[in-house]
Parts: sequence; structure tokens; C-alpha cells
Amino acid sequence: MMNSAAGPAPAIRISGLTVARGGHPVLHGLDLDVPVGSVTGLLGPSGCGKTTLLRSIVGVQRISDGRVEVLGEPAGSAGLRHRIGYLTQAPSVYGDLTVTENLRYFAAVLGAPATDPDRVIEAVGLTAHRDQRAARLSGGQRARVSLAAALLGTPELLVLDEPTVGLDPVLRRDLWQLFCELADAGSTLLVSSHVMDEAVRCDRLLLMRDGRLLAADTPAGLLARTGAADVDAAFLSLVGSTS
Ligand SMILES: Nc1ncnc2c1ncn2[C@@H]1O[C@H](COP(=O)(O)OP(=O)(O)OP(=O)(O)O)[C@@H](O)[C@H]1O
Repeated sequence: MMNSAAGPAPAIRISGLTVARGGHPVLHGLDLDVPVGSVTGLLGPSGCGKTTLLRSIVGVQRISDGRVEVLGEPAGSAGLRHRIGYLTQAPSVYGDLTVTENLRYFAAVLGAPATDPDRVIEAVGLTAHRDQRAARLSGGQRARVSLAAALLGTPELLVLDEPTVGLDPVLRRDLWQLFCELADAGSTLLVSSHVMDEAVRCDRLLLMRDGRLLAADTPAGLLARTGAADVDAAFLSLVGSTS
């Protein structure tokens, strides 16, 4: 989707974003847009700055320079709190509560509809485990409880940090299907991954390396531009042309 002057405003607009962590520069003046109602994949090797970028978007990262605008407001604005769902890499669930109890609790905190816990439990494929305590779930199941919590209240923007890590291929496929359905219904999704083969499921890709953006394109555009057969090869070709 193009963002012409007449087109819809992007869900996320970032210019000159510079971040240092622990005294070291991590993001070096990033410029990017994320269009509304799309699934954008944020791809890049471990340590390239994906989580730092996502933290800047949800407004929990101290930034050195630049502008981060989310849904028309500066990142971190109080008004955005109920409009964004954020899945961190570490599942945040209460081990001594069941799946349903966890989600009822988070729904109450968020003021989400009372029917939401059932809906999101089904969406992430945990209905059969709904009465199990979270401490007894597998790592992948616990991660899905966290994902379900991010879906409560049907946020306009979902920021998901490696939501499919450690999941089997069937579940990964089902979750990507869910992400596409959410985008079709109008939500905007920004999904990080270091698994390049997930890229084909995205409408758009942001390829990062060493705190810089290598490319922002559709999967097809990226392959056409690099002449590569897959996103992995496209990434390597872009790395080769910049290093
Ligand atoms: N709390 C911190 N203090 C200092 N440096 C940090 C901190 N967190 C991350 N970093 C550094 O910032 C850089 C980017 O980290 P970040 O977590 O954003 O990468 P990432 O692309 O999300 O990696 P991964 O895919 O492994 O999660 C890394 O070099 C990392 O060592």
C-alpha cells in the first residue's frame, strides 16, 4: 500500500529514531512507516535491534533522538494505552492461575468485554487447556496465553515480539492465518521474527541489520529487486551490497 499525500495516515511513522542502550548505539536514525490494516514483518538477525524498535513504538524505550508517532499520537501517550496490544518475548502470565483465570484478570484490568477471554483463548488454540494452571503448560502454550492477552480488547495495533518462536509448524501456520484475519478486519500488526520463511506471510517487510533498516518492501518487491529466490537470499544479497 502506498502512503501518498491523499492516502490514509500510517499506523506508525518513525523518523530519525536513534537509541542507545547501556551506553552503546543500538538504533541509528531509523525512518519507516507501517501502513494501517496490514501485517508487517520485522526481520533481522539476533541482536540487530528489533526488540528495541518495538519497545520504542510501544513507548517504553528511552530514545536519544527522532520521532515515533503511533496511531496519530506520540509513542507512549496515555491515550494509546488501550489501543495497542504488546507481546513481549518473555511470557507474562500468572503460573498459579488457569488460562481462563489469567485472561479474565487481564480483561478486567483492561476493561475488555466479558466475552473476550473465551474469544482470545479460542483464537490462539488453547480451548482444550483453558482450565489448566499456567505453570503446568508447555513454554509454547504459555507464550500463547501471553499472545491471547495481547488480543484482549481488539487493539488497533498489535506489536508482537517473536510470537511464533518455539511453536510447531502447524501452530505457526494457524497463528499467521490469525494475524492475516486480524489485519483483514482492520487491525495493524507489526510482527518480529528471525525466521525468514515467515516473511512470505507478511504484506510488507522491514529488514534490519546492526540497528539500520536494510529494506522496507513487499516480499515480492524484495525478491524482484534482489533477484533472489527467497527472503533469506534477498537478505544476504542486501547485506552483500552494503558491507
Ligand atoms: N538492557 C540492555 N542494556 C544494554 N544493551 C542492551 C539491552 N538490551 C539490549 N541491548 C543491546 O541492544 C542491541 C539490540 O538488542 P535487541 O534486543 O533490540 O535485538 P533483537 O534484534 O530484538 O534481538 P533478538 O532477536 O535476539 O531478540 C543488542 O546489541 C543488545 O546487546
